[in-house]
Amino acid sequence: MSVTVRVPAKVNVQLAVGAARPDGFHDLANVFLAVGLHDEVTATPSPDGLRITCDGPDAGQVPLDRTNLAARAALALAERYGRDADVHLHIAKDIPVAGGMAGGSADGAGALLACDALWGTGASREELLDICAELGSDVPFSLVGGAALGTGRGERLTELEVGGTFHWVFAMASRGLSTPAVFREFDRLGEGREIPEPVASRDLLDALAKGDPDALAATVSNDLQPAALSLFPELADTLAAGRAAGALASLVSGSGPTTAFLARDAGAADAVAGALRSSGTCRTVRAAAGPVPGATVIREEPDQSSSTAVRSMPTV
Ligand SMILES: C[C@](O)(CO)[C@H](O)COP(=O)(O)OP(=O)(O)OC[C@H]1O[C@@H](n2ccc(N)nc2=O)[C@H](O)[C@@H]1O
Ligand SMILES: Nc1ncnc2c1ncn2[C@@H]1O[C@H](COP(=O)(O)OP(=O)(O)OP(=O)(O)O)[C@@H](O)[C@H]1O
Repeated sequence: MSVTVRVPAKVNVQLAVGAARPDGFHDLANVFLAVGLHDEVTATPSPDGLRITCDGPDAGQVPLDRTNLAARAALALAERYGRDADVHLHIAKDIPVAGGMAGGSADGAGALLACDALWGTGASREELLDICAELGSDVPFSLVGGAALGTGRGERLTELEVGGTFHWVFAMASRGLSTPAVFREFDRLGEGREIPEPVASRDLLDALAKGDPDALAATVSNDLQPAALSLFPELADTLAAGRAAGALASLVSGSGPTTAFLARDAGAADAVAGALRSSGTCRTVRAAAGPVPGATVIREEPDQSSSTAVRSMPTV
């Protein structure tokens, strides 16, 4: 028996960041949108115990030990159900690593859903979401997908209405950025200043609900962008290239360094992607639309014969 789960990347259309909390985390108003760039996690029984493998363009940067979020997810679920994590997890990686698109979080959520199906634990949605929140701030959203407002450190989700499909182009950078380092730089840049409570923008939520790309473009924001640009100043050239190519909005995705460009439709996204590719300001360029569903079982193969079943997380 093996189970394969498909999990999307995310872009933060609003990332409002509060002051550092005593536990080192920051309260957020984090508006997530799941987009059609995916990793796939396949869980297969492994008599030799927990094993992680990975393929894809960035596979070399993915840890294959117990620090991998997929491994941590399997171990957390096994511990909760008093069993061994005797599973081989294979990650087919298409989401850029350390790109601010929740790639590791996607693998954590994917592994959790795959092991849950493989082991037949019968865990409730709330139990799975609890484990996700322990694994990382972005992991609950990877499970749920669609669009959601994350509060607290981003793990407390409220599902959002989205009235259409938004077309994005993502420019991957030549190196990664560490999420904790970007939050630390946010703190450094804000030293001596009053940091307001993070609040979701009403206009932005309305733009999402209407499915209106122009209105969304006017309201997207990322409080981590100055910190990401401070650590990676060349990203300003990529943002400028996207704007010059006609993107409705250009912003750093989450903690970066991936940059995200909103286009009016799929044709406009192709044009922005082409211009970014020839700009020489980034490593790779991908177009992807959202919202898309969160972690979804796309294949269950009993023994060697294959049968297909589809199961997604119920929405929040
Ligand atoms: C930047 C975002 O990707 C936006 O969605 C997330 O806030 C980061 O989510 P994540 O990668 O799942 O982050 P976690 O694994 O929970 O935390 C990694 C580190 O990021 C910082 N961190 C993360 C989330 C948060 N609300 N405040 C923080 O200060 C902390 O230094 C933390 O130790
Ligand atoms: N399954 C995984 N895939 C990728 N990186 C992982 C994984 N598990 C652990 N990591 C570690 O996490 C670090 C961050 O990688 P990741 O791709 O999750 O970054 P990110 O997309 O910027 O995260 P986020 O957007 O949630 O802040 C990597 O440098 C790597 O060491």
